[in-house]
Amino acid sequence: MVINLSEQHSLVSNWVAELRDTEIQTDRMRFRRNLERIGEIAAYEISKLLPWEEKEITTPLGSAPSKVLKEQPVLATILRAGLPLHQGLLNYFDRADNAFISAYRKHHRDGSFEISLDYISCPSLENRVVIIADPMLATGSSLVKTVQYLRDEGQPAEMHIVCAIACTVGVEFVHRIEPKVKIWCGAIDDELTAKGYIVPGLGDAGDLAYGTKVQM
Ligand SMILES: O=P(O)(O)OC[C@H]1O[C@H](OP(=O)(O)OP(=O)(O)O)[C@H](O)[C@@H]1O
Ligand SMILES: O=c1cc[nH]c(=O)[nH]1
Ligand SMILES: [Mg+2]
Repeated sequence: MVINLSEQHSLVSNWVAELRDTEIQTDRMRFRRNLERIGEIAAYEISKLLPWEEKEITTPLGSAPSKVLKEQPVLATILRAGLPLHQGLLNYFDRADNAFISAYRKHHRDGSFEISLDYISCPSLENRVVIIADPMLATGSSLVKTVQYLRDEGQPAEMHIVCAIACTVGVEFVHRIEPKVKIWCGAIDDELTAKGYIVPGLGDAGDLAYGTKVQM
């Protein structure tokens, strides 16, 4: 299942437009903050589907029957571009447990790349709701590898992926391997370049948020 958060016009489509805009991209702080805001809206939308319970809350004047989240999710992020989206999710799921995964595209001289995964910090995921943040779902290789890696930490009750821009081929690849995962995105684009960049996309999310890096 894919949920496109800008299918209807809302502030999310404005923020996605700003993320894509080469002029606005020169403002790195705005780029990160727009990703964070999309993370906040995704958290709010996902929260509507999460298990909740009735609780009597004592107010200064009485008792209020309330609906509260049964358990906070585990927020997992793929370094480094996932960090601003992760922060947005954490702003709303403010007592969440957190997982960090280092996955990056290791480029070869011929233009091909493989996903290098070399660090994970993670609580037990057994029976937990897990929300993975990564702004770009391009070929889907990073996410598939991450999900498979996370499964070694226990069988989650459900898994969600939050991204700013998803590419149709990547979505199909993730769903072929992980059919039950729900993907929440700010936009869906149809094209991928030979080097695996989304078109029109927005460019390299990690570089735009944090600066260019030396290729390893
Ligand atoms: O769907 P895929 O084809 O796997 O590509 C998407 C991945 O590429 C980007 O990370 P990148 O490797 O550029 O690392 P970075 O966050 O350090 O920039 C992005 O943040 C995803 O993790
Ligand atoms: O378009 C893309 C694809 C992968 N990673 C990015 O940052 N952008
Ligand atoms: Mg990058």
